[in-house]
Amino acid sequence: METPIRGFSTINRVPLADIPVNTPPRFAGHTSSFIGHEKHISVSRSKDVSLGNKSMERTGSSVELENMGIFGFGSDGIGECKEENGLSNTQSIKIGSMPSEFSKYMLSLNDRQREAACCEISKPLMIAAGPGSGKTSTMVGRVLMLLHEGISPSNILAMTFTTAAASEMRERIGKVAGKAVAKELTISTFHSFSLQLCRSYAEKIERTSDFLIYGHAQQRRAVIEAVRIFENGKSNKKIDSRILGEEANGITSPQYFKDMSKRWQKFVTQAKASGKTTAECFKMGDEMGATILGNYNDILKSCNALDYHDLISCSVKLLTDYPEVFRECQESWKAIVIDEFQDTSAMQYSLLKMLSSHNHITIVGDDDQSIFSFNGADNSGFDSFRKDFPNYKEVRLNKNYRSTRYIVEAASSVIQNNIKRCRLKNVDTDNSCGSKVIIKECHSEDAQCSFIIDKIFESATIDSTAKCSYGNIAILYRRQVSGKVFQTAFRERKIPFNVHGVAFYRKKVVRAIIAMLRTTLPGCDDGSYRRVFKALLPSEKEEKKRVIEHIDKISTVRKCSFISAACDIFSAKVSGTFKRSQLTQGRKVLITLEMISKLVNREQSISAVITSVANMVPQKYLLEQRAVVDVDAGKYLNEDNDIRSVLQFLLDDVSEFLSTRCVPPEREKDLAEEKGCHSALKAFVDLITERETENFRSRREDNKNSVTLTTIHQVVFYFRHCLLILGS
Ligand SMILES: Nc1ncnc2c1ncn2[C@@H]1O[C@H](COP(=O)(O)OP(=O)(O)OP(=O)(O)O)[C@@H](O)[C@H]1O
Repeated sequence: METPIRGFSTINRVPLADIPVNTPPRFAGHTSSFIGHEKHISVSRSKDVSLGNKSMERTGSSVELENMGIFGFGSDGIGECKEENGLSNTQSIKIGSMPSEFSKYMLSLNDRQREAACCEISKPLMIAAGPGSGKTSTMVGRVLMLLHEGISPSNILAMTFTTAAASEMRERIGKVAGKAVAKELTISTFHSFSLQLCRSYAEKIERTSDFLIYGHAQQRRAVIEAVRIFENGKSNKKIDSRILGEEANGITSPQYFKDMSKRWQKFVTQAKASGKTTAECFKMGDEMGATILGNYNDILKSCNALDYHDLISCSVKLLTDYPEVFRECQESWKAIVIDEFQDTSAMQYSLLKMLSSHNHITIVGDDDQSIFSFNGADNSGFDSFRKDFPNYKEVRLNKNYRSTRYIVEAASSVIQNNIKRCRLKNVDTDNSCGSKVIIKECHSEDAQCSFIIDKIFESATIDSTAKCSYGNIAILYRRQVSGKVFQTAFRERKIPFNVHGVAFYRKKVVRAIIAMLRTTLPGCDDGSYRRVFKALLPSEKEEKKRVIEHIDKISTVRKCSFISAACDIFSAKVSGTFKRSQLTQGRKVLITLEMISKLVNREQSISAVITSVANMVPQKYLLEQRAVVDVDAGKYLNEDNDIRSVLQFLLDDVSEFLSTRCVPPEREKDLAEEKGCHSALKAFVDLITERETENFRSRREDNKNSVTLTTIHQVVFYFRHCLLILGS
């Protein structure tokens, strides 16, 4: 007889052993007004998860967890006398001497949170905590304590993993300490901190300060090239069939290099994340690995580029090899607070260790929440911290304020199976039970989509009595691109939805392509031309801005459109401020626009037009996209910044558009005779514009009754009654 796990209402059960240990339990979202409202979570997985009943052997009730006796006192946290109000004597004195806003904040924390926040600032502090247990709240308290102890806000460095987390922290600190103080703090992601350091000392790492950052696609190309150089070098010698095996036959085919590059990209990523050098690879007898890694590094150097791992490793190098850089950092950052410590890679940890040699370090993390394990992160970071900062204090936060009891218990049951856990944690909550969690295995994307749509209709019906609506449902997926399937299905089933985050049609690249297409249509607005110039001018951002501002100025003075002002300026009809090179660049943009217009006049297929236009977007503009560091199993979460994926999605839209397009009978003859694809293109651009508006309408109050589609990584600020989480 099967015994269900508490908190799970199982439709098709997934063996717990089959759930990856790092399955993220980070379904979050928080404002205090929402505490405890979470009702229902479904986790849907694709077919690679097999069925079974092994999961039923385990139970994870809170009573059992409590009996495990894990309590959150640090190495020196036990034994201090508590007063009636829960404060220790030292805490009372410290809090009593704080400004009233600070002390009010400290008193709003629970005992453990306050114990952590108020701990001696000279002590390295480890705050181990689960989701929704108030980590951010505690970290805010810790920063207040640092400020109170006299550390200037400009000398405090807080590291977070996402820019969203950085702004949330700044905002929360600002509410207590004031906006001006919060503004002075450096709250940064690891990568933007390292980027700044590397740019400041670029010559020391053999780059110029305007070096490029290679994302996934560029990295892949560099790896292909590194493999090709390796093979070329070898082709002069005898081919080593032991290494190449049967691949030796098709050695020159592009497919061969593509396949090889996938494998080697993983190798290069892992080697870089762990700080492995070519010399170390050689030493371990991996000659091929060493050569490819060496080739890859040389390619990046010759292209004046760094990848995301380089940013961290070069920062470590700067601090290690250049005492003046180290000194400057020590003077600048007198206290360091690190959020999501569980996600730090070995390299990032080395960086932290160097930055924190003054011991003023606070790490906050959850060993059960490692969602960046691919990034070289592992739990040993906590152990390394204990070893490297021996007089550390550890505080464990174990009360979940956010989720219902069923969710807390279900999550704990799953997490218990994580053999890599540092220490067992006894998570508890005072919140109500809520609804049970459902796990459903789906065998295809379509089945997954249908299941979710049924669930949405079901919960919207059930909950309508409880005044619940589409607005309380969120669908989370790993990669933005997965959201498109739902957008199509929801549109068909008339389910209102909104896309949270940088939605596809709002991507800079997509907007640039659409703007380029729009310039061929009558009545194109100045905004589209402005966007086209931004995308096509090859100069640096600041210079582009100046050029565009100048065109705007001329267009205002002459009371003409942006494009006519641009034509006059670049054909030198307006005497002007531009250098010859700028005039040439501007003329090139105008020539490109003319080419696009000719293409639309002669080409009948809008797919062909879009493909050509997408390929006109300069590589440099694509690289200008915001840095993305979230990689998952070797894939970048927003890899659709890669022009090929963007193009693929637009072409899918074209197919869908053509298959559903209705042409009034009276227009059919005209369209058949039309040269080029003006009409179809116009209808397509209108459709895309409408979709973009539709996706973002939830930002307006009157449209909050719609299902939210978003990635797991963007969900932090969101909270819904019903979460449907896709495993695939
Ligand atoms: N001591 C407390 N008393 C009441 N509510 C609290 C307390 N601490 C935190 N909360 C509430 O719990 C929720 C989660 O807090 P917070 O965002 O600080 O947690 P977190 O651990 O950082 O979350 P995450 O899992 O996203 O990392 C917030 O709504 C917060 O107001």
